[in-house]
Amino acid sequence: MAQKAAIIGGGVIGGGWAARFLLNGWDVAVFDPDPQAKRKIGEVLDNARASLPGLYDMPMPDEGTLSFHDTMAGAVDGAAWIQESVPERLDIKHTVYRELQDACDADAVIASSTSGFKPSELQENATRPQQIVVCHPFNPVYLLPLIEVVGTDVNKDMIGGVEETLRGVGMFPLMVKKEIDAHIADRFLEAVWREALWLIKDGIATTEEIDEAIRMGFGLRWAQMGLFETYRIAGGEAGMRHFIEQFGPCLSWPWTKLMDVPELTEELIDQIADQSDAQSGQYSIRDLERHRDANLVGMMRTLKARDWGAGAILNTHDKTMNQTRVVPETLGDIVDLGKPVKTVDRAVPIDWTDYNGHMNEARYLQAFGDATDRLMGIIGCDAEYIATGGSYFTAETHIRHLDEVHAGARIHVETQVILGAGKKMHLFHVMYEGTRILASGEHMLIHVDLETRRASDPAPQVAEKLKRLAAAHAGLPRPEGAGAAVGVR
Ligand SMILES: NC(=O)C1=CN([C@@H]2O[C@H](COP(=O)(O)OP(=O)(O)OC[C@H]3O[C@@H](n4cnc5c(N)ncnc54)[C@H](O)[C@@H]3O)[C@@H](O)[C@H]2O)C=CC1
Ligand SMILES: C[N+](C)(C)CC(=O)CC(=O)[O-]
Repeated sequence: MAQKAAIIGGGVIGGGWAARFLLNGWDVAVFDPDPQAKRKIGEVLDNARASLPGLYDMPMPDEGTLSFHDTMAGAVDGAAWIQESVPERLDIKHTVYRELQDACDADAVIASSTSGFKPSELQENATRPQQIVVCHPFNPVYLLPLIEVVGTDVNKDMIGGVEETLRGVGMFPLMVKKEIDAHIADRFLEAVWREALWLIKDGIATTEEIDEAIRMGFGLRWAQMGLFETYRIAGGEAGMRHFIEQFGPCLSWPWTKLMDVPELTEELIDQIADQSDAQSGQYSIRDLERHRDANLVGMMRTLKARDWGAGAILNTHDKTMNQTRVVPETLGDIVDLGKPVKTVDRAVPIDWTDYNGHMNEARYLQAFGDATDRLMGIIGCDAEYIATGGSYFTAETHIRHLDEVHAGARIHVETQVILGAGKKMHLFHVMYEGTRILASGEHMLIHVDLETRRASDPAPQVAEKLKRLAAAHAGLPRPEGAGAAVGVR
C-alpha cells in the first residue's frame, strides 16, 4: 500500500512537495484554506508531470492518489509524513502544529519547509516537540534535490528515518549539524541578495544586468562545482591556498557591503519591481516556470550523463527504481519467449521535445538505439562481452513516425527479432504510449570484430542466445510495416 504524505499549506512550496511525493508513488492529502489551492496545485502538477519523470531513465512508480481536505485532521489522518509549508510566521506555524498534533499519528514526521526558523523555535510549546524537524527545500521542489535537514537534541533518533524517506523520493538531504537562522544555503543566498539590492539602490546595475552577470558566468559554474571546488581551480596549480592568499585580502577592501542592509524603502521596492517587469514582464509566471524546468532538466540530464553533482543523485535514484520489474536484463528474465520483448520503459524527457511541442524525431532513434542496446544485453552482448572485442554495429535503419508524444509521457518499446543468424541481427522495434502505437524502427545490425572493424561471427554463447530468441519469434506474424521503404503510396 502506498505511503501517505499530508501537505499543510499548498502554495508555491507546498504544491512542489505535493508533486514530489505524488510522482514518487505516495498518496498525498492537502489542506489549504485558499479556495484557489486545488487549481494552483493542479498547475504545478502539470509542470511537474512534464519535467520530473524525464529526469530518469527508469519509469517512475505509478502516481499516488491526490485528495483535498476541508480540515487539517482529515488531511493528516494516517499520514506518515506531514509537510508544513504555511507562511513564514512563527505564530502561524505554532498554531498549525498545535492543531495537527491533536489529530496526527504520534509517530508521523512533521517536517517544516521553513526558510529561516530554527527547529528549536518551531518546537517551542509543542505537544510532542520530537516530531518536528526542519526540511528546507528549494524551488521547484519537484526537480531540485537539495533539502536541508535540521533537528535538535530531542529528535536525534528520528533523523535517520527522515533522511531515508527523503532519499526515497529522490532528494539529497544535507544534514545540517548545528541549527542556525536560515540554515546554510539561505545564509549564502541572503548575502548575494543583499549585494544585489545595493547594486540596484546605488544605481550601478539593473535587475537584468545582475541576472546576466550570474547566468552568463558564475551561475553556470556554481551549478556543477559549487563555490570551493570552483575557486580551487581558480587558484591554478597551487590550488586553494594560493587562491586565498591572492583574493583573501580583498574581503577587507570595499568590494562588498558586508553586513550593511539597504533600507527597503517604497522607492527601492518600486525600482526593483519596475526593472523586473521590464526584464521579464512579457512572460507569465507559469511560462517562466516552464522555461526554468526545461532548462533545469537539460542541465541535470547533462550532469547525469557525467555522473556528477546533482546528476549523480539522479543516477542513484534510478537504481532504486527497479528496472528489472519492467524490462528484462537476461534471456532468463523473459517470461514468454514467444512474444516481442519489452526493451525500453521510460518517460519522455522535456529536453527530448522540440519547437513543435512533441518528441523530436532524433529522440525516436535514441529510444530505438536504447532498445537495441537492451536486446544486445539480453543475448549476452553486454559490456563484458564487448570488452573481449566483439559487438554489433547498425548498418541500416528505417523509422516510421506514426503518432506524436509529449514530455513526461511514459513510453515503452517492444522488440521482435526477425532474423538472428550468422553475422546478422534484424530487429523490429515498436514504440507505444500505453496501447497507442507511436513509431516503428527496423534495424539491420552486423556483428563486428572490434579490432579489425570488419564483420565477424558472434561468439558461440551470443550466437546461441540470439538463435533461441529468433526461433521463438519465428512463430510471430511479420510485423506490419516490416521491410517498408519511403515511397509514394
Ligand atoms: N517560496 C520559496 O522560494 C520558498 C519558501 N519556503 C518556505 O515554505 C513556506 C511556505 O512558503 P511559500 O510556499 O512560498 O508561501 P505561499 O504564500 O506561496 O504559500 C503558503 C500557503 O499556506 C496557506 N496557508 C496559510 N495559512 C494556513 C494554515 N493555517 N493552514 C494551512 N495552510 C495555510 C496559504 O493559503 C498558502 O497557500 C515558508 O515557510 C517558506 O519559508 C522554503 C523554500 C523556498
Ligand atoms: C527566498 N527564500 C528564502 C524563501 C528562498 C528559499 O528558502 C530557498 C530557495 O528556493 O531559494
